[in-house]
Amino acid sequence: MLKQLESQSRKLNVHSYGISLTTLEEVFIRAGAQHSQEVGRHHALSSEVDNLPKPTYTSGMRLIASQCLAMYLKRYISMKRSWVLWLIHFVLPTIFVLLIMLPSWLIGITDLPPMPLTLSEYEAPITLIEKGDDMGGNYQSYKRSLLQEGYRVEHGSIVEKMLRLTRVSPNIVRKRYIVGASFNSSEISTLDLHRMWPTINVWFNNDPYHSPAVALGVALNAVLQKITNCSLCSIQFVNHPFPFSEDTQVTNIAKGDSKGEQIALYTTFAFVFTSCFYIMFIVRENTCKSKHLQFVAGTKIPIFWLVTFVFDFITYILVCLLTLTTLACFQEDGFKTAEDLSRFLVILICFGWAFFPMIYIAAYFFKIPANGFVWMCAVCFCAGILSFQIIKILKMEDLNLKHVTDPVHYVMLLVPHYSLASALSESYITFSFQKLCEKMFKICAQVGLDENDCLKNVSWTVMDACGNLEGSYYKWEEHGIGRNILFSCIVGLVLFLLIFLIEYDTISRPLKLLIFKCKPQYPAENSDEDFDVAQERSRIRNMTSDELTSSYDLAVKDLTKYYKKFLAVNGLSVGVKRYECFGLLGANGAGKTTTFKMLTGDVRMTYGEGWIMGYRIRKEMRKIHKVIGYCPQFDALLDELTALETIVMFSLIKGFRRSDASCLAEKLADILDFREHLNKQVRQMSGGNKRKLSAAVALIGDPTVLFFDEPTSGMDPATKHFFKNVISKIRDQGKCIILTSHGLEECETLCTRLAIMVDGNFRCLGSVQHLKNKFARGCTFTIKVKKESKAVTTQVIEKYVKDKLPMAQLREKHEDLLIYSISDSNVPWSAMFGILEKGRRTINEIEDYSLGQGSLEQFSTHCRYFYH
Ligand SMILES: Nc1ncnc2c1ncn2[C@@H]1O[C@H](COP(=O)(O)OP(=O)(O)OP(=O)(O)O)[C@@H](O)[C@H]1O
Repeated sequence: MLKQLESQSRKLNVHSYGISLTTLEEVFIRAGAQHSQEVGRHHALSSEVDNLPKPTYTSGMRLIASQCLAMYLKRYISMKRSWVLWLIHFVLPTIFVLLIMLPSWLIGITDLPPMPLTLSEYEAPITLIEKGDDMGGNYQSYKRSLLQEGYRVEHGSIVEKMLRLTRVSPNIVRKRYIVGASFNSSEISTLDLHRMWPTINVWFNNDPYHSPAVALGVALNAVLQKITNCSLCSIQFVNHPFPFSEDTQVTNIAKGDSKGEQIALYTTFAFVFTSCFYIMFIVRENTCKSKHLQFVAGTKIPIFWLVTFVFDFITYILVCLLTLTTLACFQEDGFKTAEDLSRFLVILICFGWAFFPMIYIAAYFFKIPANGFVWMCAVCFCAGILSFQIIKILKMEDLNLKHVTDPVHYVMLLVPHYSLASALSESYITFSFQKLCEKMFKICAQVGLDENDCLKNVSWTVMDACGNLEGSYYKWEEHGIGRNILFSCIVGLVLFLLIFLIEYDTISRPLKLLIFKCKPQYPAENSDEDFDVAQERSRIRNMTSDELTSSYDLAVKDLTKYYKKFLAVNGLSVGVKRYECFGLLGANGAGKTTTFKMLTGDVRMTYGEGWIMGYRIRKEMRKIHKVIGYCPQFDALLDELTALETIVMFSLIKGFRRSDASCLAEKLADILDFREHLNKQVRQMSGGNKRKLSAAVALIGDPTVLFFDEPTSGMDPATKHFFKNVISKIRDQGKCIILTSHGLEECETLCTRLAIMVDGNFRCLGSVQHLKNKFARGCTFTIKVKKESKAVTTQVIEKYVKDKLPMAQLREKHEDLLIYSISDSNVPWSAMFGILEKGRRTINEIEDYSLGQGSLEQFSTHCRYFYH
């Protein structure tokens, strides 16, 4: 057959032909009956590629509404699927409020309670008794009164015993020896009369409070019981604290010595966790590159951030309302009326406005969501609560540091958590002042004094607190929350502006330009550049930008990327047209993904220029996003969404109607063979199916230029085969495809041109056949030796090959396998087959043989171009 093909090649108009071996991949595809059915099915399905729909809206309000819906769905579904985490988030501040409120509410304490002055207030007290001459006979009564209450008594000389015990065990003395009494007599002189009177010396331990009064009370009751001869009679002594004077109350309130102050502090503490919780989703979306993919799909930056903020803010308001409702249930002063609670809500809303952009900016600095949460909690706790407490202590009048604390306080108001703690505290202080002053004015009114006269009769501190109550809550001065509200509003506004400056590259672009001007980084010279690469470069360099954009869908000129000093991509120049699939091959770390990142706007190029569909990469990335589809190397998907929801989300971003989006999802799932996984959450999908989903996302909206970064990694051979069919179909529709892959087989079948990258450089460039002719000429044949044959017999085979095909080189020799290569491409296939077939018939030891053209894979494996 081969002989005939060669002899009649002119007649058949065959220029050249090649032979390739059946690969294991093909064996795999044809192995199972099920798969063979799928082959047919997929051949039919791939025709659907032709009919992929285009978006309904490409601009205007409908597109904006569609993108808003996509952003909302993404957040809502993620929240629904991680409901346990969100439930904790919702109830956490409520739990904190319950923790502060419940104990005092259950006990019902309001003010300091009266305290009975008896020994029962102390733990296991021991009473010392020194009998002496006991002239009055009170000793027995004293002792009995103590014993009948169950207290322990000890006898002896009080002075000696106390001195000894204090030396031996001072702690026991301090805690348990509270009172004592010695019963003697002493001479008392009145006028000329000298008489001996019974005396009771009462002893007390001066460590515990109230011990003198208790000691006296015990002794007096002993005397009472003796005189009345009634062992059950007693006088009850009670310490009942005076209410605080207005002066003290004002000082205490200002010091923050109140329950309202505790509520303010605990609430701020709870809201540290609440606010930092929001960083987790943002970090995850950043790190898995889903955010980048959403932008590549065409999400407008303001819509992305607006919906993110509105969604977060609504959930935050729900948390606030739940907290306030709980607080309202306890009817605590300062937190019970509608006015109190709405003021609380205003403070929380201002806090939310300031902290959300702060959290969004912080998210840029973290790679792991949990790390972001923990770090931000620590930072907010220190910068908010701790600093508030420290400044409060430093503000105390005795320290005389007002000149330092006032400016520091102003600066710290820029920190949302500090501002929240301070606003809640100040608001409660103002409330307490109002309550106190109203009470005072009422008392004054009862004695006919108006407010001014009333204030004349109080101290400066009280006058200061009560004389300035007009518009008190929202005032700018001390104890008003005007400053806090204004500072929070400004901080929120500035931080949101900063987010937009970051997203639109407004800060980093001029900064990088300045750095480049000061320290320019150019592509490195490459002395041993391949002829084809050099030719393509000079062709691209000699074309103007207009020529480049009119000739190519994608063109790059000297595309270079430095990561600090490391040159990741070095001066790539190439142009790719419609109907072309350009392959980027290279070892790990060659710079393929970095090239993709530059082309899709994930990182900025250090040097060079590029155009996609006529738009400049450096300046018009937003426009470029409308015409490209991107399948990144690692699946940039949100784990909680199902495959269907993911496609619907990206379809809505592109401007499909919701009903069309579901149909499109099904169609793409059919084309890429993951229909049965369409309703699985991404986290439950296998690696290969995730790749298919990523590829499906890239195909949404029928983009003109498609980037596939290792799209088939993790796919099984059959799926790879179908995927290649789909890509070929897409390419033949007039799309421009850029593809990276480690599977050279794949590039051989898919790519119309390819380049092999080494250390950021193109090492060779051209069509597959061109590269094969250039680098992988000739053929390879493999001879399988029969198992029972000895080493000697391979020598017979080797001798036969040497005699008949002297140009063949033995590449590899295994126990039962000999691999030869022939670089001379002039030997006809028929001649080689003839020689090998004759050998198989004459030499008994040859079990089998195979013959095929050298593949790119063999070229790349063996030549130094690919592996350094
Ligand atoms: N953010 C970064 N900072 C510093 N160096 C980086 C960064 N990203 C990539 N690099 C380096 O740039 C080089 C090219 O990386 P790139 O990811 O483009 O390789 P690749 O060809 O895509 O590799 P692979 O086939 O493994 O995906 C590597 O040496 C890598 O370590």
